[in-house]
Amino acid sequence: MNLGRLNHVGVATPSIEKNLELYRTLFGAEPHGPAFDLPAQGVRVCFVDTPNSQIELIEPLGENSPIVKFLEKNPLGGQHHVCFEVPEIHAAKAEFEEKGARILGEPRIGAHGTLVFFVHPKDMGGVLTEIMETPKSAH
Ligand SMILES: CC[C@@H](C(=O)O)C(=O)SCCNC(=O)CCNC(=O)[C@H](O)C(C)(C)COP(=O)(O)OP(=O)(O)OC[C@H]1O[C@@H](n2cnc3c(N)ncnc32)[C@H](O)[C@@H]1OP(=O)(O)O
Ligand SMILES: [Co+2]
Repeated sequence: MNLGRLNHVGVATPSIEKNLELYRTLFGAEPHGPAFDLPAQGVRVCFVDTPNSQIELIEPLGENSPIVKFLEKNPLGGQHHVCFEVPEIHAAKAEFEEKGARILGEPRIGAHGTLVFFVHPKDMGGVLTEIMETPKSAH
């Protein structure tokens, strides 16, 4: 499997609104669209476009959110994960597993409407890595 396009860098934050204010003030950047809830992933999400990728701002949604512990350790927020695209999610998952990388849960629908899964940071040099099926409209 080839390393696909960097789809986004995930940034955890206690407040999407406050983080957007930084992008506005320092870069003159506006969000791609309004923030929205993804209950299945336990996060509220908002994207900021860059010329070649996106910043994904994620705020906890509920006390069982997967980013609660991260924010306890990093109260200001911080870089949380990177996300690479693959053409076929189930083939990618099988290949990662065959190579011994731990996959966190089953593929789920992510913020772009396609299936995603996460590779444990301890099996990826300390970087939590999201693998995402390329949206069909991008072909
Ligand atoms: C918006 C939807 C979707 C999209 O479509 O883009 C998303 O991006 S959702 C993003 C949020 N979802 C997830 O992160 C799901 C996967 N994450 C998990 O399963 C867990 O968060 C985790 C990575 C297994 C961490 O478990 P947790 O219980 O939260 O914390 P621990 O303290 O037990 O962590 C264990 C170990 O891992 C280190 N760690 C935790 N998070 C990160 C991180 N983001 N980057 C690097 N390392 C991380 C943590 O420090 C612990 O290490 P040790 O202290 O050395 O044991
Ligand atoms: Co993500």
